[in-house]
Amino acid sequence: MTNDPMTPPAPLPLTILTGFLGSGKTTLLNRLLKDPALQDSVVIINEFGDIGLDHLLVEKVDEGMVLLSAGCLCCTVRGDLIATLEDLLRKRDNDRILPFKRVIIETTGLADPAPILHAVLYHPYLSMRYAVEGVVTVVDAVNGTATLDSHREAVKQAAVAERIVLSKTDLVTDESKLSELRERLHQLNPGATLLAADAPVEAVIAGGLFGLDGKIADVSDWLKTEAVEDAERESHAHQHGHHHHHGHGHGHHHHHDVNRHDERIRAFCLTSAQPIRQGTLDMFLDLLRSSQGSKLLRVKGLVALAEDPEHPVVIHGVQHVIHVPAVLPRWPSEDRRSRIVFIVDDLERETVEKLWNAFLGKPAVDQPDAAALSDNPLSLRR
Ligand SMILES: Nc1nc2c(ncn2[C@@H]2O[C@H](COP(=O)(O)OP(=O)(O)OP(=O)(O)O)[C@@H](O)[C@H]2O)c(=O)[nH]1
Repeated sequence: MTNDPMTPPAPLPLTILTGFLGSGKTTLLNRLLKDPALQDSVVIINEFGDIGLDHLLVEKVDEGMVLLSAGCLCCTVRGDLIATLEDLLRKRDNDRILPFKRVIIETTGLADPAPILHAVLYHPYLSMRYAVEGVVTVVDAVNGTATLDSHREAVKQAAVAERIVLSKTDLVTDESKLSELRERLHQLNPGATLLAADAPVEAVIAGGLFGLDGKIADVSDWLKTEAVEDAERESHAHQHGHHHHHGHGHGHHHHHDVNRHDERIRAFCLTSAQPIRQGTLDMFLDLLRSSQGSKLLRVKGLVALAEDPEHPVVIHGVQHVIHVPAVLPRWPSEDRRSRIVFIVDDLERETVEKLWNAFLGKPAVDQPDAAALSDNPLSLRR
């Protein structure tokens, strides 16, 4: 018998690409996907928040991409991830899709990698069909230290990695800060290979399977904890006969996932149908950054500029850094509204929205308009 059902085919390599919000995962992924070696890859992207933009910003948008949105892989969407991975195998086995050679999962920046790893490594079927060819974690050289100080997810992401890609070193002028960060990453994960943002594709992708060797003891503890939580979740699901689907920031009271993410972290999206003047956008972002920087975990948007509405501008903010915007050659979809997604820590939507409306000149009671903000002779911003 040639097709012995007892002998499963060789496992397919699966890469988990993680890294805190705005660290540079999508940038790295776009570069990786241009390489011929990764032509036959399926990419699973997960977005935090109801209105995602990532799928519009990843350059390879075709049937080789699956989007899991409106939740975070590590908790609410974990079942969807398992179902997606199973579905991909089924389609591949039945020749309903091209025989992809690799799966790359890009997690949200807030993802705890332990439950994702656990889901794939210990699933009775998936573990036979996929080989986790490592966790690749992107660490932002500018915000890395502050992020490790305040976000446990970021620590876990760095500690479980086979390869750590240090991004944005070009923006760091203080060499000693960089060596401190490198040393800290080494303490957190002595066995990981530290790579530069422009490292060759093979070094990033094909650097060996996931394993516990060279990792701090916490890593195996985290995975064990997941095994316990998994068992609990199973019995909970049985009792209730259904799965819970809570979005983050929407009263996340599922008792198993409490503390998975901080309740203060929320995502929201502001839109505008009317194009925005470049100067207005710059002022809005600058004022927001200078007043709320550390609370702005991520700002990501597609904006129609009044000066050139045919070419949307992609804006990226990460904590105190507003990156140089990119201009797209065309709108990625029919929707031409400006959309800015905010992921904030302990910041009210209202605060940001008021400022946005003021800059856009949207009238509201008890709120200064854009002219008042920029023309006020007493304003520092003149
Ligand atoms: N200067 C510089 N900018 C970078 C580098 N890597 C990423 N960026 C910029 O950082 C911003 C965020 O990058 P993304 O690739 O979108 O980050 P991400 O991790 O996918 O973001 P989320 O999915 O929102 O968590 C963008 O403006 C990138 O151009 C780098 O090595 N150097």
